Amino acid sequence: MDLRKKYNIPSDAVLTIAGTVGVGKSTMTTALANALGFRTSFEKVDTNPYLDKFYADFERWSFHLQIYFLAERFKEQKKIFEYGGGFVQDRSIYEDTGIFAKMHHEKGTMSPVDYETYTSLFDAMVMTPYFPHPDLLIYLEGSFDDIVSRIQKRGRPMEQQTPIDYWKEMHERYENWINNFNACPVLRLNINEYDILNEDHSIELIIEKISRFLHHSEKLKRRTAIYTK
Ligand SMILES: Nc1ncnc2c1ncn2[C@@H]1O[C@H](COP(=O)(O)OP(=O)(O)O)[C@@H](O)[C@H]1O
Ligand SMILES: Nc1ncnc2c1ncn2[C@H]1C[C@H](O)[C@@H](COP(=O)(O)O)O1
Repeated sequence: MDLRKKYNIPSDAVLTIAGTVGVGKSTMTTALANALGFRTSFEKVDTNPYLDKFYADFERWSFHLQIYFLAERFKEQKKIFEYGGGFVQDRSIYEDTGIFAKMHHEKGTMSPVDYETYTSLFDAMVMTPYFPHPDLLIYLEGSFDDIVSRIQKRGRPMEQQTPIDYWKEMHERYENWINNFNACPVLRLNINEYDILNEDHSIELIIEKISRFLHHSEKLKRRTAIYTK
């Protein structure tokens, strides 16, 4: 069954999946893209030349890693644009600056000069009218304990060796960040409300929600356009 057509999801839509490390973004990206017949855009983890070094020494490598992620995400953005949409993206570019760079700067593991250089590059590249924002950001949220047990279960050594306080701080920062995020429409999904790994019907329920949400935001946009004419 073509769920994209059934729920009237535009074939050029761009959906981005956001949420803290281990919450289930990659799993959701794959499941949604399969169900909708969309392409995927994943972040590079296994082939990332800085990630292990970064976890071993935040101070030394945080700037390098941010620049690497920014370049990779920008290339992915270009690819999405060239295909004309129809993508599910694993993690939004907004989290790089709003969560990671900010957190390392505020913890003192990214120097003020590096942070300034990074944010000015980010703003010049991303926060411009020329950068297409996603149609929808799907924010995955869950309890800290559930998320930490997913990080442990997945078993990336550098994440397992990272002190639990790091994940705790990130979890808290994500809550504040999403409550103030307004670059594009947001659909929040609690990880206890679905189980895409074990229940076949789960993904259709999520697509139904996405459809209602997209069409509702379309209506709001049209109404705002009429009022501002
Ligand atoms: N719905 C789910 N139920 C149970 N476990 C899940 C679910 N989604 C993801 N996981 C597991 O949680 C871990 C982290 O998921 P992943 O998709 O890699 O997270 P992220 O991309 O957000 O870091 C993986 O071991 C994955 O199999
Ligand atoms: N911008 C980033 N800065 C630091 N670390 C980052 C950034 N983006 C992703 N990461 C890390 C976090 C995880 O260890 C891996 C992959 O993230 P995941 O949420 O599991 O997809 O990269």
